[in-house]
Amino acid sequence: MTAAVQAEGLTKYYGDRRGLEDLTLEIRPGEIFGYLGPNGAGKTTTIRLLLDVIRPTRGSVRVLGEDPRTAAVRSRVGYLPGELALEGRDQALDYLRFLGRVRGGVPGSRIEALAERFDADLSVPMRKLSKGNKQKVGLIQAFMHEPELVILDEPTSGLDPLVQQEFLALVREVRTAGRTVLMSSHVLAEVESVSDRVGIVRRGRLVAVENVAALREKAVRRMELHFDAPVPRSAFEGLPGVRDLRVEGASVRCTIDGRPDALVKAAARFTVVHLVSAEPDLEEIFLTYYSEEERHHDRQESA
Ligand SMILES: Nc1ncnc2c1ncn2[C@@H]1O[C@H](COP(=O)(O)OP(=O)(O)OP(=O)(O)O)[C@@H](O)[C@H]1O
Repeated sequence: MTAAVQAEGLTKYYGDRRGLEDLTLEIRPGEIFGYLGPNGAGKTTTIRLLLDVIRPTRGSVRVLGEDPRTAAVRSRVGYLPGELALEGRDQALDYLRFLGRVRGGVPGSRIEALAERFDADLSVPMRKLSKGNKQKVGLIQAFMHEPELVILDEPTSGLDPLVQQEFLALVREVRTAGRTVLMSSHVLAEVESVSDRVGIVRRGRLVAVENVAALREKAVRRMELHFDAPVPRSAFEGLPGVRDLRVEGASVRCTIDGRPDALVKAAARFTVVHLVSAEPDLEEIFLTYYSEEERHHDRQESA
């Protein structure tokens, strides 16, 4: 199957300023790919290269199997830029209808249905739209022609939590329909719940690509078990994946690396009256990529 995005050694320098360096990445059709990195990491540069807004210094990229310069590929892609310029006196609805016609005809009912989902007010002249409503108009135009690939640069910025949930639901529907989504963010929590994989970018370089399910399995979680009577420490010592074990009377507290299976089986020999499992802290893992890369970078600098 043709990759939704295929980048090989993709590099962009702005003069001698590094925007993106040597990005090799494949985004599979039908997946939701989260593109994560702090400010200035190179996310927007990558996205602009995919859309032929800017051209690479080196390397190549294919979008839906085509060179991004090919005009025909544009109508197959939906794009929400990070900074959306919506100006003028036209009502947002007229603007969206116009874009719909340009893109080969988008039914008005689809625009209205999206506006209703996002609770967007489209009767307002564009220049008077609030930041949140602007973002909603941006999202509607990115999704409304049902593109095969939706590229979203920081899509949730300015959206209130309810609209964010609606947006995430829409992203999942796009995946169910077999279409692909690439969304950038500087916060893991924003993309973690929907993404199949995340790419972590820092200082213009892709540091890691991780399967979110695997990341979750690797993640550290804290567990607390309470029994109906005191339990012996020996029953829980040395279990695979169990760390920081504390046994106090009828309570066991520990940290689990990966699967909690061994702990659960050991606990099953006693009567469990209460069990608390804190959500795995992916942020902790996420941050280790930054610090590892930081160390690597520092070693290179001092070499
Ligand atoms: N037009 C430009 N001219 C010069 N340097 C640029 C330009 N655009 C981006 N850069 C630089 O390229 C690097 C990557 O920027 P980019 O905007 O791609 O990062 P980002 O991850 O999208 O961050 P943000 O979330 O802040 O937009 C930064 O160091 C930035 O200063």
